[in-house]
Amino acid sequence: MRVIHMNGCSNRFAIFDGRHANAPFRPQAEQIRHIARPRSGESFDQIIGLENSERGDVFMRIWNADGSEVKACGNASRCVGHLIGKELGQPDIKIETEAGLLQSYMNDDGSVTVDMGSPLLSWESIPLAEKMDTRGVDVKIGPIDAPVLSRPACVSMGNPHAVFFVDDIARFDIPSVGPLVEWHPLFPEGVNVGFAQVLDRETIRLRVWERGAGLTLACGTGACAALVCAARLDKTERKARMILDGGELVIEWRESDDHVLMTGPIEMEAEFNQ
Ligand SMILES: N[C@@H](CCC[C@H](N)C(=O)O)C(=O)O
Repeated sequence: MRVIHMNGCSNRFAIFDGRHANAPFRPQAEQIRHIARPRSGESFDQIIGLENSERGDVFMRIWNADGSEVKACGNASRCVGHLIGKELGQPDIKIETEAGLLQSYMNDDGSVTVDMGSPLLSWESIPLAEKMDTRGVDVKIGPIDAPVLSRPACVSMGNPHAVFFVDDIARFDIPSVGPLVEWHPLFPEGVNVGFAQVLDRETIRLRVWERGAGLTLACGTGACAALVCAARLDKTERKARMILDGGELVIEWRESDDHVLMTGPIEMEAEFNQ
């Protein structure tokens, strides 16, 4: 099987192209953990399996480094958009995922844009364990009378996100705080946890503790989630530059059709047969 190592904004993926294999690529959770976080050597944030698709140009299956299968991964969608676009010799392709059909475009400057569709804003669709206003939910971290973090905004981009808006992102030890929110009882399916500092109405500094993968250098759906939450709370415009540890993404929540567009760099690292 062809295996491709790629990154989107330094979010790292091992992509297993199972489209021509005799049997589909359906590894056990244990195998995924072994590939993603080997005892020695390079590690990956997600493992991606490519399959043939009836509805799109390719079907993309996604596993987190901990072995859990999930429905959406923004940066991997941009990597797959580049890979299949190059293969088919056309800039725009359709990628089928468990969360729906995504359109991707290769831009002239080498960046890739993916249309992530409409964000889901209701408490049931995230999902939350109980009815709540998703612009600020009842989660507090720290001493009960003086929480250090509270009231994250929530959205689903095909996967669940909670975003804390903070004044100074450098103050937070994300590997200590992230896991407390990731499996908070309010999130029955767990949650990706964003820490966003609004620098101005068109720029956000963002770090994301990813469900099932931990602190990554960039999270594409996390960037979409932070922009949607910021715009909903009127902290930013509907288009902003997101500064992540691994690079920058531009996110636009288009007014005309409610779709969220994500644009940023991708990189081919290695390719081999296994
Ligand atoms: N790296 C991703 C998100 C991957 C899935 C996420 N950890 C989840 O569990 O939902 C991205 O670029 O969006």
